[in-house]
Amino acid sequence: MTVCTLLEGDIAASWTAADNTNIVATDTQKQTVYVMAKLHPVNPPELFGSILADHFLQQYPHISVAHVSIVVHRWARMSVDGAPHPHSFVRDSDEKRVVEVVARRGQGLSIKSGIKGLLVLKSTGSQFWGFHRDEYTRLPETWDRILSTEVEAGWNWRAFGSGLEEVKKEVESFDKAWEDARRITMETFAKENSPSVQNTMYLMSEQILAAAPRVESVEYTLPNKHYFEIDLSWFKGLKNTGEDAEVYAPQSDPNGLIHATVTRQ
Ligand SMILES: O=c1[nH]c(=O)c2nn[nH]c2[nH]1
Repeated sequence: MTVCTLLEGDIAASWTAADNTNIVATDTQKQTVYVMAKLHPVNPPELFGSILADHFLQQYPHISVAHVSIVVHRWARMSVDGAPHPHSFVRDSDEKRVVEVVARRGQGLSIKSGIKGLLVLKSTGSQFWGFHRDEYTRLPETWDRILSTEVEAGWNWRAFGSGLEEVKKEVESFDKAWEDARRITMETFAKENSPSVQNTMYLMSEQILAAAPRVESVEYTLPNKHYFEIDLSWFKGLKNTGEDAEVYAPQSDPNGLIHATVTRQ
């Protein structure tokens, strides 16, 4: 896990008057994370983030807001000789599980969960036609294209106004929501003959809201990672465009970027 803690409170004088009296040193915050990781569960990350954020308000009366963000890195258990290895793991993807917790004194906790870096691609089952055309439009319509994106998804939980105890009561929901969101994202991406990135991300969001009653809104940010066919007709008339296209060039940039926030009615 990569943990980031940021504190707000009666500490402006350290900036404006070089008075360090109220600074909770970054090293103190770092040591706190180590101690709390030893004393408390670190999973689900929503719980660990809430324990940390709540601690900073309990420990320091002059701190009014604590921000804790957590990135969980993947370690998949290795399979060796056809069996799960007891103590060996592999980083099988750059995909991350992410959590942002904010504790505000007297207002409880807010939690946002999410996924980042889930890189997916489909070789067909994606279309884009019927969009607005004018003198600036060059993009041809397509009924069959490669679709690839690096998924950034987030879901916002209804506020935990009573604080840490309320989070603890909901603890079973966090892993389930992450598993559901990840499954829904990949299944919808794969199964839908997508008419657009926009519609596909909306269908994903609707299903996540249905699967997690305490989630109030879902956000997706999806870059359209383009793969362009390569005209090879210069080489002895070799056909590699349209329905003959097989060799494609991935485009680093620029790429389309599409964002949506879907909120429960
Ligand atoms: O799915 C898509 N949505 C868009 O808005 C877009 N713009 N260019 N290609 C696109 N594909």
